[in-house]
Amino acid sequence: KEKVEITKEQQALMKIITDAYNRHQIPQDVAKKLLQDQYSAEENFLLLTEMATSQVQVLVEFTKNIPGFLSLDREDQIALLKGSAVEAMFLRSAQVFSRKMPSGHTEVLEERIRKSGISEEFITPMFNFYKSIGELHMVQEEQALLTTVTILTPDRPYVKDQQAVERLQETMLDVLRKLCVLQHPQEPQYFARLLGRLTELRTLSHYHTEMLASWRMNDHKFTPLLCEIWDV
Ligand SMILES: COc1ccc(-c2nc3ccccc3n2[C@H](C(=O)Nc2c(C)cccc2C)C2CCCCC2)c(OC)c1
Repeated sequence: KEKVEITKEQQALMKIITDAYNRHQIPQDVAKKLLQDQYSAEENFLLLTEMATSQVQVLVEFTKNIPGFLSLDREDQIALLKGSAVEAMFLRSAQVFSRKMPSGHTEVLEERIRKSGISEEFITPMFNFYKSIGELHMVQEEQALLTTVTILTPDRPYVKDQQAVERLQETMLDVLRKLCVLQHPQEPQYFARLLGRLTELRTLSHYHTEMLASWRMNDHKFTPLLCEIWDV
């Protein structure tokens, strides 16, 4: 049985990533807001665009703490951010949805999201993804590393030096693999399951433009930053 051991450097890397991930959380907690009041489709859309806009700003700050990210070609840094922003948003939403909440709160939150204004056809794939993330019971280090692995996807559009991104991603994948073995010794397939969620995440993210266009209201307004990131 191969002895899995996280090296000192990998330990340090994990701490940097996890601290940055926890530091760069969205200021106001949208789940609390949603549990307090029922909002109209218009108010929910505005809340969504505000959350997504601040999430992109948070993502930029977070990537500055990924060792090696700032050494990448500057245009490649932008391509990675643009290519991963929607996936990072759904990953963050899944983690917010899967958080331990007082009994009954998750059901209220789910109901509020179902009635938020999003069109029916996207609700099932979205909650299937949220629940499949929840079932993994990821520790915060795994959540932080999974987001980092998502950002460091070499085959995003317009990335020029894919090898440089691949090298960074492999470094993160090696730490994540070891962490999964150590955190979930009973489940040798855990790491593979975790990576399988990234495929589900990419599929879900393909819908996001339609999700927004079909939001039950007229005249969808976006911030300039979202127009850049969301191709709307
Ligand atoms: C593109 O279509 C989407 C994307 C995300 C959600 C979403 N799933 C959530 C799960 C838990 C909590 C809130 C959740 N959100 C929204 C949210 O803000 N996500 C969020 C963002 C955007 C950034 C950072 C962090 C988060 C959580 C609420 C926005 C206001 C209406 C209700 C959904 C969504 O729900 C219909 C549709």
